[in-house]
Amino acid sequence: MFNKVCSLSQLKEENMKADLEASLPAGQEEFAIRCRDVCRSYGKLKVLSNLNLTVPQGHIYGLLGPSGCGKTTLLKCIVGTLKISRGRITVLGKPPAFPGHDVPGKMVGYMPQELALYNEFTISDTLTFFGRIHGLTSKETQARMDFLVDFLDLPQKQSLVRNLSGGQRRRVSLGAALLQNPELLILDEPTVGVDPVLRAKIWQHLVEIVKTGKVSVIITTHYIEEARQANVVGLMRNGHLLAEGPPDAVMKQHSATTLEHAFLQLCETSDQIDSKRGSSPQSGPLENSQSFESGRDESRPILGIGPGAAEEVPKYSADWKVRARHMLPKWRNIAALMIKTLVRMKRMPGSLCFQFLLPVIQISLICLCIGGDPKGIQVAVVNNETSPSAYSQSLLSFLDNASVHQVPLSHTDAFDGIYNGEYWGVIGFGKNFTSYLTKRMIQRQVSREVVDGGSVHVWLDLTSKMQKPSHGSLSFQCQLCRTAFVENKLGGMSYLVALPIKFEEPIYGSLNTDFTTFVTPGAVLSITFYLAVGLTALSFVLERKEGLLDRCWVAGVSSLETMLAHLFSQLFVISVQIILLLLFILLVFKMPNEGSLVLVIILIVLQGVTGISFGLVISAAIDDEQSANQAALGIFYPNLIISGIIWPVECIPYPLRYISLALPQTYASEALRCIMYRGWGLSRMMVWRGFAVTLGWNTFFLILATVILKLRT
Ligand SMILES: Nc1ncnc2c1ncn2[C@@H]1O[C@H](COP(=O)(O)OP(=O)(O)OP(=O)(O)O)[C@@H](O)[C@H]1O
Repeated sequence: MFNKVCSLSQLKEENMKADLEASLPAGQEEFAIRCRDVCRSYGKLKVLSNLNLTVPQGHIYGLLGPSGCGKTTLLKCIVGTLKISRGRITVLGKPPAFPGHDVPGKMVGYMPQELALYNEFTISDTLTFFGRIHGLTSKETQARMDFLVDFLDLPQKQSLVRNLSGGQRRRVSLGAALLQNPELLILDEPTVGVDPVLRAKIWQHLVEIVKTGKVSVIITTHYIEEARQANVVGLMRNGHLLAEGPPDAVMKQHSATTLEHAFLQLCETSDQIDSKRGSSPQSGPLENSQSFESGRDESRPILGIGPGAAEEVPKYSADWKVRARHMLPKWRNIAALMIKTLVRMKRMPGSLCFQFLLPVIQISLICLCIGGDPKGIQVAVVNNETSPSAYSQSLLSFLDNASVHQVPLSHTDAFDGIYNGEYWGVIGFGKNFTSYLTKRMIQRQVSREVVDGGSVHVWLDLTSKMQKPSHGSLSFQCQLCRTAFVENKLGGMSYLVALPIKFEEPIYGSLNTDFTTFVTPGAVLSITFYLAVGLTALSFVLERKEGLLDRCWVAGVSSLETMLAHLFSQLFVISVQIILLLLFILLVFKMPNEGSLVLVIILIVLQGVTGISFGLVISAAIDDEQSANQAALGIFYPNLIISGIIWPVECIPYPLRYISLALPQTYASEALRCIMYRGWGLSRMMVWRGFAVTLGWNTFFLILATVILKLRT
């Protein structure tokens, strides 16, 4: 039975081959696309398995198959956005992405399954953008645009893509693929959501354009019957072709009246043979050895229209000049991408304002809310001395009463208050405080009772964040230290020693230097860095998800050009952010800047560029925006803390300190502090080290992003 099915299949194959050869125009030996033994997997999932497919020049090839059989994957391999694991693909004579070949480029028009359109663009912007990339003059673009708007029945050219219906967007996407009159059209389900009249019109147009013999089309569709208008159909299932031939021949072979029936029969036969082979002890898995058709090698389609298996593998070569030109970025593409970004920014003024103002808001909040002196701290005072001339009264009057609000209370109320969380501390004086303190000052040796009675007693709620003085901030405890004398104990005896410390004019900084001054340079760098990381990662991940990166790539835009264009347009945003940041920190918050403003600006810009490069790494490695956000957020806090931005690196325990020194912002923050507060220049190691580390990270991130992108295609 199995042999019978196979020999029948063989006979039909031969008949169909004769039919196809008869259908080909005389002298038709050119092929637009040729795939030989193509394999492609996603991880362990084998999607394409020894697939052979041939699209003759000047033909429409309808690629049909159930959902998930690998059609889109195959088209992506053909245009070169996905690398094949094995086999060979030639498109218009050379492998995709071969140096000097215009595939990807203007020779191919690609309409991906996703809409892959910029929502903020108008129809006109969309077609102009692709026209620029393909090097069309504005007159040519305009002429094609007028034709396409009319032909595809598109709304007004100035309509925004985001306001179009699903079907209208799909037609705009098709228009973008048809724009430059490419030699090869690769259309992934262009007729989904399109009404039958327009669908017929699109097919009619495809039939028209292939008549010249110069244009070839490969099209996938779920409407199997519409593919009867194709010159050749390929029926695909489980990653390989079940049949390939003219639609009539395929139907004739299976005595079917429709393509759909023919396809169903093919699937049934395939399943039958699969189960036979599965039950046969000699048979292996279908993917690995032979296909169901007459036990032949799977690499042979039912109807081969290309050369046989013995064909020679052509050698392709390009000289070094062509290779070098291929590697070099094209300014035309970079300019087109930059104009695209600027148009999008213009169309999203809210988002642009957010990008400009967010750093200023962040740094203002840091300057206003961090490092200031505490105000209105409630402290209970239990003073058992009643005389107005008592020392306790004088001491209490020395406290900064703007910061500490003294609440005179009885001993019981004060302690109840502190237990109830109403007061941050209790200051207590004994009833003989003045006399005991006098004794301690004039007598060389005093009893423990005198020491105790002549001391200020302080009970603190040490859960308070103000327990430790920090970088000159006037905490409650610090005030007490300033007011009190220093007590020394020597040989069991207590002495009161007043330490005569005089703070001279500092070498660098001022006596009023506070915590905010310490934090600000690092904060400026980290704000610039993280905004750049977030915006870059998000914009690239979204563009990739929406198929925009792939579409631009097929239009001939390289990854390097995409990265450079983003870098240049983001530099504009960073420049405005930095101008606003510096205006605020220098003029509004009066941070000192003793050094060169140019160096300050360059260092901040370079940190922004490092952020962009790191964003590129994230977007190259991660596919969805949620994971990209998590990655950006995940590194934000640890990096902020161990870069010595909030607290000096010298306080970090040793193993972590080594990590800290290797981070992009540790030396850079130090360098910025040295420039701004010490007035140092590039001749100082602490300054050039910050620049060198930043440049090093820049280079590393850019190379890493490029490598990841290369590995992932
Ligand atoms: N990026 C990816 N990672 C992992 N698996 C993928 C990826 N893209 C596609 N696949 C899987 O590969 C198989 C083929 O997908 P493909 O999109 O090529 O099918 P298709 O024939 O175009 O389907 P449809 O007609 O529904 O668009 C599917 O099982 C799909 O789940």
